[in-house]
Amino acid sequence: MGGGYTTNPDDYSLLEEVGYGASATVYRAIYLPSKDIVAVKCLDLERINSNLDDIRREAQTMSLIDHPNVIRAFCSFAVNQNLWVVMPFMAEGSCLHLMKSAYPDGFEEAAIAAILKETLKALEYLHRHGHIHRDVKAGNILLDANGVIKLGDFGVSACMFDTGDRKRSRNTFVGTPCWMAPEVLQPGSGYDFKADIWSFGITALELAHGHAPFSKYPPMKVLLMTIQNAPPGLDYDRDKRFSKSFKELVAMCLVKDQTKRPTAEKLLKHSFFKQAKPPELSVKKLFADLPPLWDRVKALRIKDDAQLALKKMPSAEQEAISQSEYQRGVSAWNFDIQDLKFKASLVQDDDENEDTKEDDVNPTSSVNNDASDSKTACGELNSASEIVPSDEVAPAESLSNEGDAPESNMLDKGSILEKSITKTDQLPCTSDKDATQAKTRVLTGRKRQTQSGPLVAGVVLNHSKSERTRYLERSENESSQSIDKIHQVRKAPSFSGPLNLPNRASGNSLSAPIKPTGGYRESLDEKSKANLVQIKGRFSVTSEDLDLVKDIPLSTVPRRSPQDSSLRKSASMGDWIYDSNKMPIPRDNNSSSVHSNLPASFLMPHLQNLFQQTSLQQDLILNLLSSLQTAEVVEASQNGKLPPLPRTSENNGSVEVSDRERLLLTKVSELQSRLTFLTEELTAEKLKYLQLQERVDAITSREEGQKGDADA
Ligand SMILES: Nc1ncnc2c1ncn2[C@@H]1O[C@H](COP(=O)(O)OP(=O)(O)OP(=O)(O)O)[C@@H](O)[C@H]1O
Repeated sequence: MGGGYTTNPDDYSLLEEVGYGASATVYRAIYLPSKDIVAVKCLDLERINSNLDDIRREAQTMSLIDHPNVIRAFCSFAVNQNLWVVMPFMAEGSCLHLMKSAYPDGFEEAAIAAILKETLKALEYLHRHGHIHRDVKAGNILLDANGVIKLGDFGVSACMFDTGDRKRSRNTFVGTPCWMAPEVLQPGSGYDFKADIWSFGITALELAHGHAPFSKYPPMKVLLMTIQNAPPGLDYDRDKRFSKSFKELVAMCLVKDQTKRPTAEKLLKHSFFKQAKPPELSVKKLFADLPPLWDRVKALRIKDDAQLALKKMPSAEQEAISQSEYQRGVSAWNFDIQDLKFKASLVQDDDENEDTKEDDVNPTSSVNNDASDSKTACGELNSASEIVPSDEVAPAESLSNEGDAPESNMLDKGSILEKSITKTDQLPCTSDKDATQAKTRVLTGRKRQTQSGPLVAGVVLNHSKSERTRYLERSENESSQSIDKIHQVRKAPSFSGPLNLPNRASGNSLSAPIKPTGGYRESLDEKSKANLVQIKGRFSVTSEDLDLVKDIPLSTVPRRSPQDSSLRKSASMGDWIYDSNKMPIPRDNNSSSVHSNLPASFLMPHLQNLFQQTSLQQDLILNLLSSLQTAEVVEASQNGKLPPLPRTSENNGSVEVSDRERLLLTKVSELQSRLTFLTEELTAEKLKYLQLQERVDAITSREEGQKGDADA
């Protein structure tokens, strides 16, 4: 396809490596027939949680794109286990690499304004054409030698108007956690192009500081912080250098309620961009005195690798991998759950406290964000809990002074405060990222063993009032103290822990609640709104969802093992991906008619039964989740429910502690497997329920039609 470039790999001579990410290495290359310099992005298909068709489609989309601020693919083709995407060479690489090489504390405001404005133009174009980029970040903002700015990397973009499987997969977890909007991180809540606006806001902070907020934390922790903490902003002393309009722009983008975020079109009219100079003036000088891109990238690679080489201890090595990946800002769209848990354990408390002051909490968030923001799509997060820095105690009383929130709301707030990640179990890191320096032209696949599993950590679950009250009483500080205690006992940093779960829930799903009148519904584009069938609790059932369910004849929804499930977990983060290959498809559209002749009265008891089962299973899952919380394990231990930690005078208890930890870890692993299994079952039940409901609706409307005909 396109652009006068052939799809014959022999026509390309790959030169230096000019970039690398989670799934790809990018080379400067010569297109031999014309001697054009191009960039060839070699995507390692084995590392991509997506099938070849999806990626091809993505590349095709890229090739259709025609905007000066969006990178266009000239062509793409498969080479062994790789997909090569040929695109214009952007001689100065990404903003991320530029910052890493020369501006570790970020750019000056004039350059930021130019970069953001061009990026926004790209987003406005993409959104207008129905695309969600889904991976807006400095690493994907590319610069050429003239200061021209283009948004690249459609690795994870989705088409909003697409009606096929890709649209369904919008409920999956792809992207890079630091930049991801809260609604994207909460399975099931649904998101749209406004997710890009959030990422755009995070990118603005990244350009201002040299790194994204929370970037030093492992993905799982970032995920929790994004969901639970106040949106980050430009509110610290170090941000005094920035103008009011820049701060305001960032605050407008980083509103948790997606419906309250402005569109790209609107943002372009913001006063911040009025005085933005053309990028040739403000951006070009950023790289005037720097060595060529490939030398910079090489230096960065060497730095990364040196970091790894320095640390020979297994745990330290893991830490280095974790840190370097995050510092490089790679995408984490192929998460390995075990790996995440492990990495979540690697951040030292000291770091945490320090970073908490800087990144985690936005002291003026309650000002920056619309008050109603706190009660919408993001798990009813609230300003009261959000504005309390996690390193300052937030006593229950102070919450109740926060204003006029009703009591129930306050209880939710309290429960949300229970938010630390514990770091107490030891799970093997299954990732084999080795940061190899091999500059192979054809990338060899580095298999990541990904484990399916629900994103239980990000789940916001329902608790009884007493439980919630208990959580309210247990301040965030207390919980972090208990974690500190664990750490005092446990010295080995390689021991990671079950992720502590936010303790709030609603009755019927593992995802955050969506207000029936707000959140997702309001943010749906017109087309999606038209498709909206109903909102049940937090479930927004669209006709597309029903399409999905339609494909599954009731009798063929088996109780299945996780392995052969046609609904597989996204390797990323616990959302369900529909695997059309495994899902039985009815031969004809009339296959449901057998069932649809059943009277509603016959179906109702079944529906009720299913509903009951679902609730029971949810309770069970809830219990399992609770038992996964290390804080509670510790508490129990202190209450004497678990055998006390043995100590000897010689080893001060360290050997026994390890044994005990292993024991607990085994238990945690078991529970997690059970949880995964139960979650699958639950989803199967939900699908059945939806299918039945659809049929009831069909019967009802047919009956009504018949009645109408009879009346007529
Ligand atoms: N056309 C290009 N010209 C020059 N450099 C490029 C080009 N495209 C990408 N790069 C460089 O390569 C890096 C990695 O590319 P890209 O982001 O597409 O890969 P990825 O594996 O999808 O990365 P990520 O993990 O960030 O999503 C970019 O950050 C950028 O520095």
